[in-house]
Amino acid sequence: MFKDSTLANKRVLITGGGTGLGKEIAKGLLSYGAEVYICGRRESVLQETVTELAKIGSGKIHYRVTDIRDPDAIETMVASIWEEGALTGLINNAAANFISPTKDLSPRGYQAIRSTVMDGAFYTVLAIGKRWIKEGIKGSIVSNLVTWVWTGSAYVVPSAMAKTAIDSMTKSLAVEWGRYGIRVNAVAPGPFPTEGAWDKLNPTGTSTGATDASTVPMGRYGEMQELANLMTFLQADGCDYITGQTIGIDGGHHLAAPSTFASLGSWSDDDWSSVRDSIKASAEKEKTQRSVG
Ligand SMILES: CCC/C=C/C(=O)SCCNC(=O)CCNC(=O)[C@H](O)C(C)(C)COP(=O)([O-])OP(=O)([O-])OC[C@H]1O[C@@H](n2cnc3c(N)ncnc32)[C@H](O)[C@@H]1OP(=O)([O-])[O-]
Ligand SMILES: NC(=O)C1=CN([C@@H]2O[C@H](COP(=O)(O)OP(=O)(O)OC[C@H]3O[C@@H](n4cnc5c(N)ncnc54)[C@H](OP(=O)(O)O)[C@@H]3O)[C@@H](O)[C@H]2O)C=CC1
Repeated sequence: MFKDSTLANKRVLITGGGTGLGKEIAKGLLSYGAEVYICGRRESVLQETVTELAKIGSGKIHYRVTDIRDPDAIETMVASIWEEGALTGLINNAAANFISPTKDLSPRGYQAIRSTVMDGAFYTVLAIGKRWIKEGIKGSIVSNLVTWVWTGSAYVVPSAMAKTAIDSMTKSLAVEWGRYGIRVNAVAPGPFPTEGAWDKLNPTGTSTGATDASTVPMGRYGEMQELANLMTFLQADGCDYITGQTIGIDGGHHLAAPSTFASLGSWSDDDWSSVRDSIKASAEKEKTQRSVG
């Protein structure tokens, strides 16, 4: 989709880049020439990913073991990256989530999710953004959100709340940091099956709700390359005037709500023919009862 050199000279940190979508995004950015940093809490996972991805594109991929719930750890990570050169981009991707009735959540359960999704993203943005402002770097921040920022979602309430907070940060900082040329955008993916997400959100093995491809208007899950391409576009130069936007990439899933007629997509032409006949018969009957017109 892009030239191999589209991201040459870009240096991007992907939080949670050792697994799942973060790893797939890392592959995409590397293949278009970027240098990539990934972070997470499990060193063995990060090491394995770096070894695997070093064969792709620029091959410049590094890791840092960091818990993004800890602002001091983030500061240490970002300072150590800067010693090797300034970043030009950040992808806030690390997250925590699980399905649960809200009434069964403990404060610690809520905090585990909020502190990763909301606090972790904010601390990372702050550590990097203040350096960009000081050094006059026109960086690109992209947060990996979810379509629940528009719809909310039952049974994942802390995640929906925390992602919505970062959606608000995206709009707010786009304005505050626009004067520095810093872009602040987000993407809202629909279902892209990963081990991490499916273990926590699809534990019965039977896809339902947010993990069910049959209710996506396009009738399928997202493909990793599609998300990687969108992230590449948002990290590349060329459309720098885009800021403050959250871009959905979900095959229309969140628009196909049960309160709409989305489910009528399963009707055949024959179904529609008999429905048309029924509606027309009703209209004809009403006409015969009219005394004017
Ligand atoms: C369409 C797809 C959209 C996808 C969106 C995504 O984000 S997918 C991204 C998917 N990827 C990920 O999520 C990756 C990262 N996820 C993780 O690291 C873990 O899943 C984590 C979120 C539990 C945090 O781990 P940790 O080591 O920081 O925490 P901890 O083990 O110490 O527990 C803290 C508290 O949580 C409680 N609690 C835990 N489970 C449940 C439950 N099922 N029920 C109720 N409560 C639960 C636990 O009991 C404890 O509270 P307590 O008892 O002390 O009051
Ligand atoms: N898969 C999907 O269908 C969708 C996913 N998303 C979003 O995409 C992103 C990636 O999800 P996905 O790849 O599916 O799931 P994963 O579980 O594979 O990814 C989560 C990553 O975050 C890291 N992480 C978690 N907590 C921390 C922490 N405290 N500090 C540093 N890193 C941490 C994990 O590594 P470690 O445990 O080693 O720390 C892991 O690499 C998330 O933001 C998710 O909300 C949004 C919509 C749909």
